[in-house]
Amino acid sequence: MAMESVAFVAVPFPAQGHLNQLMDLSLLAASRGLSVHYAAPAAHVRQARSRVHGWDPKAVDSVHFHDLDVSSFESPAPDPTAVSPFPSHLIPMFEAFTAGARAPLAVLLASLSATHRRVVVVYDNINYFAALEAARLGNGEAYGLQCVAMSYNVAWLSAGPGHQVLRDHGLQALPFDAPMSKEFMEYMYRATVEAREDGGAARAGLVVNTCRVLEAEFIDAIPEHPEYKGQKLFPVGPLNPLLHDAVPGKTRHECMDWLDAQPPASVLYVSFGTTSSLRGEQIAEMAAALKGSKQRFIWVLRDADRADIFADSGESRHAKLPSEFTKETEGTGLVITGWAPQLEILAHGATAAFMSHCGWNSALESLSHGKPMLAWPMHSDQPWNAELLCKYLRVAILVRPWEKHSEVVPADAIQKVIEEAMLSENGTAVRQRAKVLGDAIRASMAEGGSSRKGLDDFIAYITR
Ligand SMILES: O=c1ccn([C@@H]2O[C@H](COP(=O)(O)OP(=O)(O)O[C@H]3O[C@H](CO)[C@@H](O)[C@H](O)[C@H]3O)[C@@H](O)[C@H]2O)c(=O)[nH]1
Repeated sequence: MAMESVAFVAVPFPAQGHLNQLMDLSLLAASRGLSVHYAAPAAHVRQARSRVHGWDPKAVDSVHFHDLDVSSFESPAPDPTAVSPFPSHLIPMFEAFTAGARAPLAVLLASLSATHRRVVVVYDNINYFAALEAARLGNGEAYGLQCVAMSYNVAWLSAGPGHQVLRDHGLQALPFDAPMSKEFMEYMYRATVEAREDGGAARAGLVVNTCRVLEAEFIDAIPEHPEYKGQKLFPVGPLNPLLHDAVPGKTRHECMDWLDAQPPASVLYVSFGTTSSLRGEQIAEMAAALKGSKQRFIWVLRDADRADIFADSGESRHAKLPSEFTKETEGTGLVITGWAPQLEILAHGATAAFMSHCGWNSALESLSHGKPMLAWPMHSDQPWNAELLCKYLRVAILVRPWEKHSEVVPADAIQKVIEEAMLSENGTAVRQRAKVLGDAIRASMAEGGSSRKGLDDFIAYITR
């Protein structure tokens, strides 16, 4: 058998906001001619494939998919009434994944190692076991993919007095564990024991889904930290595709026809990602705010994903609200209770702004299409992202600080922020800044731009 050059093996963390990033990076690597493999539990391979956005569906055929056989896991519905907004219902699946994925991954890597000159494992930073398995091969090397903002590391590595960059800009970081659940912190602690033990020695470098236009000062602050000394750093983001026109070969969601009929920059897009669920009272206040603001909107009203999204019957607890609310807001707005084509909505000229929980994907997708945000952080890195977006980049307006996560935000407070974003002078300035930033991000992805160079350097290095 002829020896192939380099095998690129993606090992994502099994949650949507992570699966998609390694999928996008895999598709980019495949488009550069690499032999690309994507390995995850069967349900998550299926999930990642079914939700690819912004790519020609045929591109997915260029990747080899591998099901990692992990033991079965519970897939409960999220609990919107839980005290902590963190998606704790996913933790049993995370545990099953970390415990079970390593052995089948080792088998896959051994077979690729025998047929390739080099095996490059690109693993989600949480999955350090993949770096250790790569290190066991004679011809393996591993790179972590950081799926969150680079500034997030700067913020919490230097918790306490705070890093100079934070002080220079008057930015505040919460303690790392505050917006997480205790169970998740314990899980993370266990999942990263080996990384702490070997000081990250099994990792050759870090690929980061960010861009110098957004975070240059923070990217430059990282190499000085002992945890990252001597590591190669490749800022390659945003990994999400940048849309100009309709994606070829893709059936359009009906909301896109509605958007086509709206005036330019007139629609507020509202969505809280795949790991948050609103309490019933909060949904009522949101509906009243949207109606009261008289602004056009698309509201994605769905609960957090289950551990296995295919275990969901598809029956939404929200089905009732839309029928009443839709009548009252007919012509002005749309409620989507299924999966929305977020990237296409954000790229559309009729979309003005994005009310979001500030997941890092949502932030990158919004900004790379020049759209400002209304920040409503729920958990994890989102409070930090809101700080970065509102105070550092000044392309977002805060709806409510994370500290008030246990309170229901009343309709009039939400409506005030919607009106500020859509109608006020400050809103116009924020929109203008987002547009300028969007242009700069897109330039960084084009020939001669910094993120394009980051990707070129990464591909050149792993295929050297
Ligand atoms: O109807 C929908 C809902 C979501 N999305 C997509 O799903 C992704 C959601 O990602 P993100 O905005 O980052 O939110 P989460 O799903 O909450 O992501 C998790 O992962 C991110 C990356 O680590 C973190 O920044 C978040 O805090 C964490 O909650 C994005 O690509 C969206 O475009 C859709 O396309 N349609």
